[in-house]
Amino acid sequence: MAVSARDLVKVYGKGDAVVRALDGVTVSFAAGQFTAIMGPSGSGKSTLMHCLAGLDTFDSGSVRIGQTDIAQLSDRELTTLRRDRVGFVFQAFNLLPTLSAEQNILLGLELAGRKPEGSWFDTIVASLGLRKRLRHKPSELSGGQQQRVACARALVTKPDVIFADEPTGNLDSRSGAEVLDFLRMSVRELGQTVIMVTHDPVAASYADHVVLLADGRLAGEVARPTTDSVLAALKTLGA
Ligand SMILES: Nc1ncnc2c1ncn2[C@@H]1O[C@H](COP(=O)(O)OP(=O)(O)OP(=O)(O)O)[C@@H](O)[C@H]1O
Repeated sequence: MAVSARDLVKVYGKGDAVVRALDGVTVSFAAGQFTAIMGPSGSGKSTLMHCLAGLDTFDSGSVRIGQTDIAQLSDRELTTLRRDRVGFVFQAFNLLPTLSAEQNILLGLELAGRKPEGSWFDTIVASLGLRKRLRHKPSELSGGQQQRVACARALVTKPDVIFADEPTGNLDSRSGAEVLDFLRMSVRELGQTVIMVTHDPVAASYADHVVLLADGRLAGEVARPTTDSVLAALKTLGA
């Protein structure tokens, strides 16, 4: 398993205002698979992803990335794990505005004192169609190009897992399809593992597997999803 959670509980607030954002979630994400996390608004999707990625703490239960139980790590070890073994793609791209596309892609590796392996950088840049854009700043790139730079940045470290939070939320459907095609290709052809939160049944149909949440609990799964099968599953949750 690339990532797994066991009896995961995350509570926000106190007293009357208490919200069990995750109410005992046990789920695992196979290596070399593209999984989408879906569910109604407020069902706990973002909370689950943040806990799985070591971006947020949880109240009880456990999370493993590979063999590593992340609750056992110090803050410093967790920072290193996120930097070296996890890739992130966010809805808002989150590129550094003063750096070129190439510098943005390589920043994480440089911070770790590493260089990309062999032809890996070239492979990623070529498959994302970014070769002619490497010297451009984010403000000189379209939204779709910026998100492709963010995908390259996530992939260049060859992480154990890439977490994508609504990666197509700010893109038109054509740019969104390019990003989803790339994420799927990175899984099928480059052997990566991708976990994506999305509201969009079309985006979810690119995944190998869909995990459904409702009220902070696992509420179903859809294997080999299509847009229609995802819509039907969401309907049963009242989404
Ligand atoms: N910082 C916080 N403080 C208090 N409650 C929170 C906080 N973050 C999330 N929640 C609550 O936890 C629950 C789960 O939120 P979460 O953002 O994980 O849901 P989601 O499925 O990602 O929703 P959406 O699809 O709307 O983004 C919600 O009831 C939300 O109001």
